[in-house]
Amino acid sequence: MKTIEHIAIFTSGGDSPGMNAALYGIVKKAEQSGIRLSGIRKGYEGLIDGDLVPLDAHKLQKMVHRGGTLLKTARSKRFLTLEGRQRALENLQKNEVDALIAIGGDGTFKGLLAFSEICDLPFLGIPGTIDNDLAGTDFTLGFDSAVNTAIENIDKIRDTAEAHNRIFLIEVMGRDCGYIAIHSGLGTGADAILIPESAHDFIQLLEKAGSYDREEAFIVIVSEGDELGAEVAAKKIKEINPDVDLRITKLGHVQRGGNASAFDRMLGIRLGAAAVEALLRGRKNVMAGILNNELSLTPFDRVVKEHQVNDELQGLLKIFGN
Ligand SMILES: Nc1ncnc2c1ncn2[C@@H]1O[C@H](COP(=O)(O)OP(=O)(O)OP(=O)(O)O)[C@@H](O)[C@H]1O
Ligand SMILES: O=P(O)(O)OC[C@H]1O[C@](O)(CO)[C@@H](O)[C@@H]1O
Repeated sequence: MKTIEHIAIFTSGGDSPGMNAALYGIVKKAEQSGIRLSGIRKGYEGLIDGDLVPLDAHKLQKMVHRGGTLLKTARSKRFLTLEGRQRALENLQKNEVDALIAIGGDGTFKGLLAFSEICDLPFLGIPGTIDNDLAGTDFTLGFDSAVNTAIENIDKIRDTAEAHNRIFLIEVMGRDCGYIAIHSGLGTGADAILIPESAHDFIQLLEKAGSYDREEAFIVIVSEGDELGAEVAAKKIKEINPDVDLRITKLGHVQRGGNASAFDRMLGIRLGAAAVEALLRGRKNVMAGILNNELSLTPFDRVVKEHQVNDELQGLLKIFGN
């Protein structure tokens, strides 16, 4: 095994609060171990363009709380091509990089799996996405912050909904995963929660909406990946209860911004330090995560395959959400 002297890091896919904390964890651990670090700007785009920059530990210390990512991020069409990945490899060789740390979501790790077919450097992953849609960790970086942002905004919408006796359908992010919807819906006492993982939730919503008496607020949280979606759900509610006053609000990218929660700051620092440590111990092609509050390393191929809302949460949804 080649000694690791130089590690390059990038953030990729959707940004998430806690990515800067993870960069801080990486920088401090590498400093302690005498490792040289480079940041790659704009995810796989920067890897293809050879956009490597030094990482400033002091600057990161001052922005450990901040959302977004100091290194910027991107969704890269070019990295989907073999030609793009070959250019990325040439840049790593030219800059004498010994190992790579990627902070991103399932797409990012699929990218690393494809890259590992032509590049045998050790890769280490850190789960950075608000969606919480990865196996190998109980929580991804940014999920807790995004849920807190969603909850804060749903609470506000409830005030105006109560004042007007309105039905509100509030769409939250999560791509094809219902975690943000479940956590923000249960945490705000929503009347119904629609998630991609459940087919029964809509039937239950219609039963409730049909008997809604228009004397209070009625809050429905709709995960953006739900098979029906907010517009169709709203149309169906109007069909069975035509006189209701109904509005749709899409929370959108506000959920990705803002300071990281205390939980995400600590998660980022722990996973950042753990990623460097794992590389120095010779681990490769695994994602660092936290399972039952213990650090854990899971191979990329497992991480991208499994991401189900677990049975316990599905059970809670039946009791509270619908
Ligand atoms: N099969 C693949 N082969 C090569 N590269 C890939 C593959 N899948 C994804 N990538 C690369 O990984 C990048 C990041 O993936 P994606 O845009 O899906 O975000 P993500 O990592 O899933 O994060 P988020 O969950 O926040 O959206 C893609 O833009 C693409 O460049
Ligand atoms: O910022 P973009 O590219 O529009 O992506 C939005 C998507 O990214 C996420 O915020 C993170 O994966 C999803 O919840 C959402 O579907």
